[in-house]
Amino acid sequence: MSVTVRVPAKVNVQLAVGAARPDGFHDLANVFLAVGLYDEVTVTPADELRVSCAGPDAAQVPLDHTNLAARAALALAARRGIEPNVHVHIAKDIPVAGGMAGGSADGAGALLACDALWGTGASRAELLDICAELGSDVPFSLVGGAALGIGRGERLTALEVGGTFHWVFAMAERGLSTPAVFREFDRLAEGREVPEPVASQDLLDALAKGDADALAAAVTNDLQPAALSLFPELADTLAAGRAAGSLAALVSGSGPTTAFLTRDAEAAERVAKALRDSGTCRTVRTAAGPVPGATVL
Ligand SMILES: C[C@](O)(CO)[C@H](O)COP(=O)(O)OP(=O)(O)OC[C@H]1O[C@@H](n2ccc(N)nc2=O)[C@H](O)[C@@H]1O
Ligand SMILES: Nc1ncnc2c1ncn2[C@@H]1O[C@H](COP(=O)(O)OP(=O)(O)OP(=O)(O)O)[C@@H](O)[C@H]1O
Repeated sequence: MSVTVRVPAKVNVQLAVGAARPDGFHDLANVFLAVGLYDEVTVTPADELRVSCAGPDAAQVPLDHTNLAARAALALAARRGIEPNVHVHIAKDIPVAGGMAGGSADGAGALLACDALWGTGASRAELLDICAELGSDVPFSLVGGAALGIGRGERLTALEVGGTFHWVFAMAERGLSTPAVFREFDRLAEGREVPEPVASQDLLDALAKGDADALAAAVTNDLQPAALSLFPELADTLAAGRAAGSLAALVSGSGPTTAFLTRDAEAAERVAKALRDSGTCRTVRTAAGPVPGATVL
């Protein structure tokens, strides 16, 4: 018997970042949108906890107990006083270290899958608690759709979305480390007052209306200057996507994946082709959102 869970990637349509807190984290106003690029996590009973991974980026995924999927299984088993004896297999389609919450998706997926396999009957609130212990992005991977995350980004309020948004994602030649990008944000912020992070009302209204032009005018990412400082070539990818007619071009989360908002699926294909031809990125994918969060198949 095995259980498979499908979990989407995310793009941050607004990422407002406050000053570093004493615990090293940053308070955020983080507006997440789940998009239709997925990892699938399958758990099967085994003699001991084991992780395997398949997919184009599989070689970059750790297979030891630092893998977020393994940590999720360990966390749930510890709470129930049971052995975490499962084989966790990750069919990985979300880019690794791309700022699209790929590892977080696997953490949320493994948690939901183990809960179903072991019949642990965890409540939604307990699952969200465990997710928040695993990482700031993990609760959103569980719930999907669109949400505003405050605190570290883990305290979520679901948002209404009045339509489907069409995106193009350009994957870069190498990854960026999330802590390194936050450190660079702190370095660039030295000597200036960092305002409290707040969600933009224009952005929330644009999401509620499903209005791509209004959303394009409102998207922001406070980590973008830091990501560009560490990875200056991303400016060329952003410029290529803008020149191809995207409505908005931004770094996704901590990067280095870049995200391009388009008016419809056809425009997304056009922008995707131009980005592929530009030679400024490794691969290009299209995806629409919002989509549901972690789902047992
Ligand atoms: C950049 C985003 O992806 C936007 O959604 C998230 O803020 C990062 O979420 P994540 O990868 O789940 O991050 P975590 O695993 O919780 O934290 C990794 C590291 O990122 C930094 N970090 C993360 C979240 C946050 N609110 N402030 C931070 O400073 C910290 O250095 C932390 O040690
Ligand atoms: N299941 C996993 N899949 C991918 N990476 C993982 C996983 N578990 C742990 N990691 C580690 O986490 C690092 C970041 O990977 P991940 O793909 O989650 O980055 P990300 O998409 O930039 O995350 P985020 O958007 O949440 O900041 C990887 O380099 C890897 O060492």
